[in-house]
Amino acid sequence: MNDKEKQGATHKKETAAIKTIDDIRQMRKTAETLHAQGNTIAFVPTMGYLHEGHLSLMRKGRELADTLVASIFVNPAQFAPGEDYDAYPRDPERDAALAEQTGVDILFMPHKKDLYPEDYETYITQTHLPGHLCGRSRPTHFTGVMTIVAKLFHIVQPDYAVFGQKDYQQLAIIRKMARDLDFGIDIIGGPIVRESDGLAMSSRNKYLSPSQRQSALELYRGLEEAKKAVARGETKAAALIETVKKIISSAPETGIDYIAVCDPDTLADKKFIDRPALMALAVRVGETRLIDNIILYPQVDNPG
Ligand SMILES: Nc1ncnc2c1ncn2[C@@H]1O[C@H](COP(=O)(O)OP(=O)(O)OP(=O)(O)O)[C@@H](O)[C@H]1O
Ligand SMILES: CC(C)(CO)[C@@H](O)C(=O)[O-]
Ligand code: BAL
Repeated sequence: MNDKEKQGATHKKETAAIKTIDDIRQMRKTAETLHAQGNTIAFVPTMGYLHEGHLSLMRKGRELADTLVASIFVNPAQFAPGEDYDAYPRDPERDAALAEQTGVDILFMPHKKDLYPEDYETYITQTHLPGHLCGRSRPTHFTGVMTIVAKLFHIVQPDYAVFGQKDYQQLAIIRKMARDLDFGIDIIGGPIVRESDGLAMSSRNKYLSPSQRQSALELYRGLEEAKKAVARGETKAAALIETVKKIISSAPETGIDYIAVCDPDTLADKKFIDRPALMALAVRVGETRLIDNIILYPQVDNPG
């Protein structure tokens, strides 16, 4: 194959028609056939209403394996009563077009009635990680996430699965679940994709009014100020949390759920930045709950 033909082949791969599957048995059978033919599978699970954050994970998946599968399913089990399950934004047609442009081979869009039939009663729990951060105010959330992700893993049978670091705790919990339950899947994290003004991309940003979106900018600004304070030599977690709290709470319509400095592996609270630490937060802006995080690196003393 000459260079031009190679380019053409690559192009063809990126724009080949996407296959949409909604049937669980058909998805499983397709995965089995792909493996039998010697193909590897990368998987990006989402709840849809795709944005650049999701697409960045799909590009990563595209590089990792022969076949890229993405799923769209708004999972009722991870929403508590009173949360935004019904209001969650949905646009399957636009999502399918974006996924196709991004090189997704198979878009799996299962139905709620098939994943959770009326007599469904099996749920996954984990002992430590879900008790921190978002788990404190959403105590059933991660059981719902682990349950759907495990089910999707069994159906799609990926070699790799890609998750965003925006949902840092989710990524840590799924890594642990995959290890504990011997899934044999490589769990890959992708960096947070932000709007040009710093706001972490999220499907829920759609809920924000223009003035609320302005307030939402303070989440990342607060995290950046904490980073600067660490660079100036601040090591106390309490002082850093206070800095971020002041910034966010002075913006209109904000309500802080938590601001935490914790160990990036165990998610247990840390008092000092003596090793790299995760600073994570969840804040309500109006009715919309947003999350964001950053890694704080301790200042290295100049030996000279
Ligand atoms: N800004 C982002 N950068 C990188 N990954 C992201 C970003 N936003 C979401 N993801 C990742 O995309 C995957 C699917 O997430 P999901 O569909 O819940 O999107 P979302 O935008 O986070 O929605 P939500 O409004 O529920 O926060 C998850 O692995 C999540 O971490
Ligand atoms: C991983 C996930 C698709 C499970 O529903 C969801 O929690 C999400 O979109 O982050
Ligand atoms: N990305 C997490 C989806 C949720 O908040 O339910």
